[in-house]
Amino acid sequence: MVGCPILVIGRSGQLATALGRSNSPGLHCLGRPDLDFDRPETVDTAIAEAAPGLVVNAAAWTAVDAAEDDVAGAERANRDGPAHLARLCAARGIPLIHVSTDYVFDGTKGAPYVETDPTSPRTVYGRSKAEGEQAILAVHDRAIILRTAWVYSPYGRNFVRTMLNAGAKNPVLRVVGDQRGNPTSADDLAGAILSIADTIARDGWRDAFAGITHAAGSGDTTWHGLAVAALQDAARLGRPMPVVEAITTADWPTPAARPQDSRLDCTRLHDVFGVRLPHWRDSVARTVTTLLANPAA
Ligand SMILES: NC(=O)C1=CN([C@@H]2O[C@H](COP(=O)(O)OP(=O)(O)OC[C@H]3O[C@@H](n4cnc5c(N)ncnc54)[C@H](OP(=O)(O)O)[C@@H]3O)[C@@H](O)[C@H]2O)C=CC1
Ligand SMILES: Cc1cn([C@H]2C[C@H](O)[C@@H](COP(=O)(O)OP(=O)(O)O[C@H]3O[C@@H](C)C(=O)[C@@H](O)[C@H]3O)O2)c(=O)[nH]c1=O
Repeated sequence: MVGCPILVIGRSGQLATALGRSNSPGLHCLGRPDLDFDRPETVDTAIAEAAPGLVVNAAAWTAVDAAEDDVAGAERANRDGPAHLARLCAARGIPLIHVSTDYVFDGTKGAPYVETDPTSPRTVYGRSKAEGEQAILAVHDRAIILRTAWVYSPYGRNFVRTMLNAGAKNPVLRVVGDQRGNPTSADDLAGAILSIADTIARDGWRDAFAGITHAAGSGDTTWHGLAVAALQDAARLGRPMPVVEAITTADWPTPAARPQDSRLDCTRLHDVFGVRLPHWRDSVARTVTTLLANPAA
């Protein structure tokens, strides 16, 4: 496996972009149309041609509300495509790192979720991701599933960018303050994935790696807390600071019901892989600095 390329799937996305920008040697990033879970034959061709030593699947249907209206599309991207990929990887003995979400939980536990807690998704997106996890684990015994949460970055569409754009245009923003989770920098998650890849390349595969591991930013907050933090960082860099009103979930109706409290306990990530992600507050500051320096990234 040492010296073999790492195939990253989902090239245009936040996480794959972060991985690609790490300049790690041996990374090969593919996305649509070359590798499209809606066309399984493209997955066969990509695996055959890339001959990777490790695959990282960072592709997914991530439009949470839109998934409610296209169940089949979400299932293809989040369950059937990843399952097909896992079967191909299993047949060739290629370890697979797949990324999943805190939205597999309903958010009613009242404490951080551990990997063994039962899933109970409230949305089509969450259900398709939970079924994807199980479909992968059923066919591949060298699959690492990293459940992350609330991903933001200087690349692509995400909540932090949305808040900075909204704050530049509006004197008052309204943001839900009763949903809690772990904001996660795509750059930090990419670093964790590359560290895991290094461990596998250096020491070989260990059975303890397999299965689900939670991998989110340290610390937690609400969407309101995240918005205020990002906007305060922007204000320090010269942007106007809007008023950010904390509202309830009922005040911001959405087609898909988000979990109330989907905090993830990431102890296993440290115990098994020796990795801990930085605190969300520090990483938001870094991301806002990059975003304001290069708003089109
Ligand atoms: N964003 C978040 O807040 C969170 C994300 N996650 C998980 O982290 C992972 C990475 O997310 P993130 O980087 O934010 O995702 P993005 O939404 O930024 O990117 C998704 C990528 O998946 C690709 N894609 C979508 N559908 C298909 C398909 N049918 N076949 C092939 N590629 C497809 C997109 O391609 P195209 O550009 O062509 O549409 C895009 O490259 C995902 O597994 C996601 O579920 C987990 C928790 C939070
Ligand atoms: C834009 C906006 C959103 N909100 C609310 C709506 C929602 O409850 C919450 C988050 O909004 P978003 O729709 O941006 O985020 P959402 O799409 O729910 O984010 C999720 O994406 C998927 C892919 C995941 O896997 C999750 O971990 C999570 O990151 O904030 C406001 O209150 N005010 C606003 O101005």
